[in-house]
Amino acid sequence: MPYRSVFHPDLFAGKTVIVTGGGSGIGRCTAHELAALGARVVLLGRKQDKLQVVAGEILEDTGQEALCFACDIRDEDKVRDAVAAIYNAVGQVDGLVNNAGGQFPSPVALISQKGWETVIRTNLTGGFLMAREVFMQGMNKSGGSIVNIVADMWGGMPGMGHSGAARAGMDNFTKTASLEWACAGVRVNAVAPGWIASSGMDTYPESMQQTIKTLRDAVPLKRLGMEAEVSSAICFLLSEGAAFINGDTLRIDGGASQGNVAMFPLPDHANSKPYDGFHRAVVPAVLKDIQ
Ligand SMILES: CCCCCCC/C=C/C(=O)SCCNC(=O)CCNC(=O)[C@H](O)C(C)(C)COP(=O)(O)OP(=O)(O)OC[C@H]1O[C@@H](n2cnc3c(N)ncnc32)[C@H](O)[C@@H]1OP(=O)(O)O
Ligand SMILES: NC(=O)C1=CN([C@@H]2O[C@H](COP(=O)(O)OP(=O)(O)OC[C@H]3O[C@@H](n4cnc5c(N)ncnc54)[C@H](OP(=O)(O)O)[C@@H]3O)[C@@H](O)[C@H]2O)C=CC1
Repeated sequence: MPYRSVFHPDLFAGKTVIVTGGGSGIGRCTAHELAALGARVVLLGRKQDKLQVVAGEILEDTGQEALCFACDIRDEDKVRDAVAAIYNAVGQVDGLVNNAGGQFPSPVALISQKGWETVIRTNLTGGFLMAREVFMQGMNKSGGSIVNIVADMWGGMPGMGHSGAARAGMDNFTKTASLEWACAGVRVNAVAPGWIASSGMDTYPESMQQTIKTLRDAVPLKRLGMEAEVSSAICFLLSEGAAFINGDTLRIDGGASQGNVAMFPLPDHANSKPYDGFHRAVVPAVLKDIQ
């Protein structure tokens, strides 16, 4: 299905953007939107066949030829070689979407060292390696924009100890890189998705799917996010429209991280006056508890 975008169709004309994890989910959606906006897209992931399928869809939908590079972002040598091959093929890289990642939900007490390191290397080290190589092999001279995908779990999240630690690290890396690379004309920002109904989420076990349904009800907008709602934010941050945004992290979570929705139930506007009952009942009770 062709991807509709809120942006002007020439937004990325003449630009080349690498999307890691471009073979599925949010990465695939972002690659489609970038191509629809005129970008030459480079898809990177571990499985060439998955990437080729997405490249075929992009060609059909937009007429743009996407390039595919198989690479495990946890392997320093492979990342260096893949980025060199990309620069060889395209000459200049204007954007990097550091999207590849994932985890297996597990209580921290049950995570093996190998499992911990797998998730840290996937979600932190891999993003660092990609950003460093793209910067050092050319973006340091041409300028550009990098968007890292982190995750909206700043208050901690049971089952996500390894991944949350990696994303917090990537968030801080975003800020340091934005400071160090600004003088080279490279902006570095991040997006922090909340719960997004992506194809990647479908891989989680049934027990986790039940948890996700419960979490969905705690989102102020009362739904999961959509892949396209993340890709549009990524496109904005990559674009000249965000030319003065650097080192920031944009939350895309339907408001889930604003305040403590578990402690402060949301007012029911349909059935009562705004905040009726909330200020009178909930706030005094909480204040009494903390006095
Ligand atoms: C308010 C909103 C909050 C927002 C919260 C954010 C929620 C985030 C959601 C998402 O990210 S959604 C979708 C992302 N996609 C995935 O997570 C894909 C599924 N996951 C994976 O494919 C893997 O977990 C991986 C880490 C991304 C890649 O693993 P890889 O294929 O390289 O690992 P393996 O070789 O299979 O395993 C290596 C090592 O890791 C441990 N391990 C892996 N899987 C499990 C598991 N299911 N249970 C326990 N341990 C696991 C294990 O030590 C493996 O070693 P061996 O056992 O093979 O020796
Ligand atoms: N969906 C959600 O609710 C949220 C997702 N996120 C994050 O957003 C990103 C996209 O997630 P989503 O689209 O949902 O999930 P997907 O699982 O569909 O996408 C993850 C992609 O990363 C690639 N990948 C994983 N490990 C590596 C590796 N070592 N080297 C190269 N590529 C790799 C995978 O491809 P392959 O296996 O072929 O290599 C896959 O295409 C991930 O980082 C995810 O953790 C963050 C917050 C919430």
